[in-house]
Amino acid sequence: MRTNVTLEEALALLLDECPQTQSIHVPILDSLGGVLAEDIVSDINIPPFDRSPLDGYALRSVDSQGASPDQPIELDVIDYVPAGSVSEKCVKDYQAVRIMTGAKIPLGADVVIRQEEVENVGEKILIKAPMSTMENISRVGEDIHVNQMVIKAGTVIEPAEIGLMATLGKSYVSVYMKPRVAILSTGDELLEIQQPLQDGKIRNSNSYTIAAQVKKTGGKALMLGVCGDDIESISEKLRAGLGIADIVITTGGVSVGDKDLVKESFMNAGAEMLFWKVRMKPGTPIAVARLGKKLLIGLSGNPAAAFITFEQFVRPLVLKMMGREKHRLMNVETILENDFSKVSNQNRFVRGTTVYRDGSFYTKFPGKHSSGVLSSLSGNNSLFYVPAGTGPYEKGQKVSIQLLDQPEVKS
Ligand SMILES: Nc1nc2c(c(=O)[nH]1)N[C@H]1C(S)=C(S)[C@@H](COP(=O)(O)OP(=O)(O)OC[C@H]3O[C@@H](n4cnc5c(N)ncnc54)[C@H](O)[C@@H]3O)O[C@H]1N2
Ligand code: MOO
Repeated sequence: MRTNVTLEEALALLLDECPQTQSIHVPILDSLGGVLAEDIVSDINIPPFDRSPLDGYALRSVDSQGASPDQPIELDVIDYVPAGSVSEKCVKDYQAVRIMTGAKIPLGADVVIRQEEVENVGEKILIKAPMSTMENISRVGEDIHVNQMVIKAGTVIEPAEIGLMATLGKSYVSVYMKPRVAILSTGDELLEIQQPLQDGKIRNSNSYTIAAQVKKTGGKALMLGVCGDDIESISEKLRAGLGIADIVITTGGVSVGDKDLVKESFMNAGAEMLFWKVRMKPGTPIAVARLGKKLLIGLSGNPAAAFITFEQFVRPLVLKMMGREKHRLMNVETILENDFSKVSNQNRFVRGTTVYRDGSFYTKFPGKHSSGVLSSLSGNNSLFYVPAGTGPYEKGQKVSIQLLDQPEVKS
C-alpha cells in the first residue's frame, strides 16, 4: 500500500480507478445537471416555416418600390393571420395580409412591415418606404436545420439544452447515471441526530454534510447510518454499501488510534488498499481501497477534514464518473482581507469566504481553523491552498484561491 502520497498522486490514483456510470433514459427535466450520453441531431428545421418576427403586414417587396412619405403606396388588406394559423390566400399585386408575430408568411409575400410604419385607411394600408426582399422574415431552418448536430454527447445539460430537446420533440434523453455514493460514519461516540446527547457522545454530522456534498455534486447519496468501532460491524456495513453503491465513503477511524479500524475493515471486506495518508492538512489520514470496480474512501472523522477532502478528491471523482470532462475546481486570483501567518511544513487548505467586488475577488478567513471545527465552514465558498513552507501571507496580498461555489457579487 502506498502511503504519504502527494495531492496530485492521490487524485491521479483515484481518477484512474474511476469507471463511468451506465447511461439511462430519463424524462428531459430529470436530466438537468447530467451529462448527455447520446448526440442530439435534429430531424426538423427550426423555425419549421418562414415566419414573421413582428406584428404587421406581409406584402410583396416589389410593390413597395418608389414609396415615400410624399408618395405613399396603397395596398389592400386581404386576410388576417395570427400565430398558429395559416393564410389560404396568396398575396398578389398591391395586396397585403395582416400578420402577427410567429405566424407563417403567406404565399406570394416576401417582406413584413411593422404595424407602426403603416397608415391604416379603412381596409387599406399606406406604406411610405421601399423594402428589400426578405426583410423582416425569419427563414425556415435559420435557428436549426435538418440533420444539424444540435447537442453533442458529453455536454452538461443546462436549462437551454432542455429547451432545445423540447423544441425537437424529445421527451426522454439518455444521460449517464448519477454515481451512487453510500456513506457510513464510524465511531463509538456517535449518536443519530434524533437522539439526545449523552456524556462523551456527539451527534453524527458528517453523514449529512457529505450526503449534501454528494447531492450538490450530482451524485445520489445513500445513507448507511452510524457504526461502532468494530471491524466486523464496519465490514458488514461496507458489504451492504458495496452492494448498492459505486463508491462507499466512511468517516472516522482512519488515523493511528487503537479504535482506528477502517483500513482493516476495508481489507476484511475483500478490498485492496490503494493508499493511506496524503500530504495535506486537514484530512491527512484519508484511506482509499478498491474492490472490483468499486471504490472505498475512508475520510477523517474531523468534520472540516472530511469536508475538504471530499472537495479535493470525491467531488472530481463523482463528476468524472458521471461523464463530466471538467472536474477540476476553478482557481481565481483574490485579494486577502486578513493575514494568514501560520507557516508549517505541511501543505494546507484554509477555508475562506470569497466575494466579487469592483472587478476583483476578495477573501476573508474565519477565526477558527481547526479540522474539528464545523461551525466556521458555514458561509465558506473557497479554499486557499498553502503549500508547505510558504507564508506568512498578508492582508492585501494577491493569491490564487479555489472556488467551491460562485461568489456573491457585492456592489
Ligand atoms: N497520535 C496521533 N493522533 C492523531 C493523528 C496522528 O497522526 N497521530 N492524526 C490526527 C489527525 S490529523 C486526524 S485528521 C484525526 C483523524 O482521525 P480519524 O479519521 O481516525 O477520526 P476519528 O478519530 O474517528 O474522529 C476524529 C474527530 O472527529 C469526530 N467525528 C468522527 N465522526 C464524526 C461524525 N460522523 N460526525 C461528527 N464528528 C465526528 C470524532 O468524535 C473526533 O473528535 O486523528 C488525529 N489523531
Ligand atoms: O489531517 Mo487532520 O484533519 O489535520 O486533524
